[in-house]
Amino acid sequence: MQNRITNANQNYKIFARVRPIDYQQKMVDFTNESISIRDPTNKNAESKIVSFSSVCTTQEHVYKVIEPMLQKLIEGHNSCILSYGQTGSGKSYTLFGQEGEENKPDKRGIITGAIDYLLSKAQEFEEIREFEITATMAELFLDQVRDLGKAYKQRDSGNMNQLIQNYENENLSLLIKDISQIAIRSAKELTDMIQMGFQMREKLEQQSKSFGQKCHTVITLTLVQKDKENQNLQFMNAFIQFVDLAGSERIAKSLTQEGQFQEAILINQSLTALSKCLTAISQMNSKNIPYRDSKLTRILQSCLNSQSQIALMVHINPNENNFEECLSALQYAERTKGITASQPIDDNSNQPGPFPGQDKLIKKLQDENTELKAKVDFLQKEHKQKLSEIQNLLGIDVDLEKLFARMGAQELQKYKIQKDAMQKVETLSNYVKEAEYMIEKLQKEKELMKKEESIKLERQQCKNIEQKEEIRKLKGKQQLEQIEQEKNDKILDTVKKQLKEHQQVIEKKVNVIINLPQNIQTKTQEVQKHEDIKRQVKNELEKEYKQQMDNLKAEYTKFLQDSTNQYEKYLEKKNEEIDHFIHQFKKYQEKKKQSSHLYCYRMQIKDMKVELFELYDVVMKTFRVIEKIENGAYSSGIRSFNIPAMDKPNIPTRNKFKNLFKYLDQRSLKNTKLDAIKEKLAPKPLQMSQFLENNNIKMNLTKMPEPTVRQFASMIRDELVSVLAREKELQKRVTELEILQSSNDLNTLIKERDEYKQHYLQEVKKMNQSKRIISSKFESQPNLLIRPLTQQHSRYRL
Ligand SMILES: Nc1ncnc2c1ncn2[C@@H]1O[C@H](COP(=O)(O)OP(=O)(O)OP(=O)(O)O)[C@@H](O)[C@H]1O
Repeated sequence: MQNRITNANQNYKIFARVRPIDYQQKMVDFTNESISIRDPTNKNAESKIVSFSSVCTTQEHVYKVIEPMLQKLIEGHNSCILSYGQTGSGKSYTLFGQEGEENKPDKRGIITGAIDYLLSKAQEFEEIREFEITATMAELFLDQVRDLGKAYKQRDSGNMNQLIQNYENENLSLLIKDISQIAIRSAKELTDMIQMGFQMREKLEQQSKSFGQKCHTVITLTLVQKDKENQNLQFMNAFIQFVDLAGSERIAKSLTQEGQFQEAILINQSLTALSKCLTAISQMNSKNIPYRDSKLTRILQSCLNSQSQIALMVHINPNENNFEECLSALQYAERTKGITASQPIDDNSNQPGPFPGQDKLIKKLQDENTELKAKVDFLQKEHKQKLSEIQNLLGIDVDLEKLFARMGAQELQKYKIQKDAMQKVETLSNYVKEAEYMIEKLQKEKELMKKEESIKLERQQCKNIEQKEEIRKLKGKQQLEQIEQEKNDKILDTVKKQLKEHQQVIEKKVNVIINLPQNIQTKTQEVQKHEDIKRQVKNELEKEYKQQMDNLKAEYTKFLQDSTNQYEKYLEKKNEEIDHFIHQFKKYQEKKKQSSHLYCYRMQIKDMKVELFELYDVVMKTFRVIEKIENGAYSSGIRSFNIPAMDKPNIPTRNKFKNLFKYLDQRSLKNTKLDAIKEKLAPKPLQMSQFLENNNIKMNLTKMPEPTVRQFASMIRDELVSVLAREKELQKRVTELEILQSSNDLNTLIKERDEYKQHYLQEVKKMNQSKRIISSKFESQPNLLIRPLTQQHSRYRL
């Protein structure tokens, strides 16, 4: 069976691409212009063949088929290349090629091919035209439009994290007027922009759990041309859009992954809306292109029209597990074109024949269908009514979406309330769409169940026939009919039971949809509860923290107080010590002062003594002068003066000046006796020869050998040194004696001298002994004769 694709619009072309896989598969077969597919699980299944403008096998091939679109672009026609297929079928590979292999024609993507083409044309027409190429990169995820070109534009700002944060919450307006426009002068600039955009997206995917992987990516190249020869000619402005559509797999597959249900619904909705637009375009039905059905079609609106060059690239991954996806992709391609097939794709010639009760069942199912349709109509009507109510409320009869896109800052304020109302409408319409989708889904499930039932019934019928034959052989006709009737009843019961169960499942699901707002409310209440608990815990924690802070403060204050007390006590102790020291020091100073006073007094007394002696001398001299004058000693013996006794000074007497005379006696004693003693004790220098003679030492030095003389000389010197030392000591004793004499009376002094004399004699004795020893040592020297010292020979004669 083959469906031939016919297309009224020659600007819209459908191409196919079968991804190579590394093993033999029997599911898909293709030629240059068609693909045939067969259910791998059913040996008897017929192949389905779908024709295309071309079935591309290599990257170069793909580029070749889109090159005419690039030529048209230079002529000023907008173009759009839509890369469609399930996840992993090679959509991105076709557009972007193998990463890092952009220079190889068999590996590069068609975007790189397109920019190379445009840049080469810019060079070719350099002299007559000026080419200006700019690029943008956007993505559509869960109906949110985001600018991916920002990453390249702000590549030097170094604040990727901030960029990602802003990016997550970004939602550009549908006109995308604020999107980053990147000037492209080389293919590298474009590939860099694309790579950076994907890198940013990848980072966001890693950071944000709420960020899904399935999105539509749109890369737009805008070409502005100016005629160099004729400056008055207007700019020629055209653009080409490359759309990497999100994976087209069935929603049932996405249901297995948590959180991706909503994502899958929106993607399928947008793909369905796109197919509707393409169908209208292919039928040249420009007036009824339903752009407003999804954000994707609204974004692509500028090139989704009959005049633009449009290419739909349908990708197939011929893995045998993907039969349904491949089939669905081919059906999608067919839907976007006029289908002139003689039979529908799902034509099933093996439909089972009627069975008893089948009519009833069909009637029931038809009733259910009518009921569901009525529900859908009711919801649609309600939605339309609400929309018109809102428009009535706003009092404006305009396209609300367009109005929001155009309005300025002041108008924004004015229409703020209207906008909120519009948002509510959109939310409601989303609910309605979801409900529609659920109804559609339920209907499909019902269809499926119907099919399953009919297959079961068919099998059962076959069995019945077989059994019938056997029974007919074994039993009579009546018996057989009875059994048949019973069996049929049983089957009908089973079918009824199953239908009831399915009905319950459907009701349950409908209930889930109906209870959706209530569930949301319950969830909101739970969230509110959590918030309250959080607030409570926060307050408790704050209290505890405050308490801890107060405790710490109190502890610190106590510690401070203790430290202050300790320090003050320590200071007090130190002050006491200082006071004590000052007191001691003062005492010491006092003592010192006193002792110095005593010394001063002594010195004063001594000085006064001297002055007293001098005064006494003056008085005595004066007295003698007066005597001499009276006796005429100065007037040649003539006594001419007679001084009255009362005018004459009295000579100081011993009785009257006892102390004075005591001191005078001491002084005179000192002057007379001590001089004599000193003279006697004073050592007299002795010549060596005289010494030898005195000591009767006879020796002939000239005859003595030199070493002996030296030895002798050194002995004598030693002896002399010791004698002189003793002499010094004696001298010291004499001085002491003198001092004693000045204070003691003469007898004591003499007594002491006798003692000292004895002491001296002992010393002399010792010296003579030592001399004897010396002489005995020199016995061998015939010329050296030493006579022992006698008392007469002593140096000192007392
Ligand atoms: N024609 C091809 N030749 C060689 N390798 C291919 C081809 N098509 C796809 N591939 C490889 O298959 C893998 C999946 O391809 P790709 O990423 O293009 O799929 P996709 O449809 O864009 O998937 P998704 O929807 O996840 O982006 C990639 O590793 C790619 O290199």
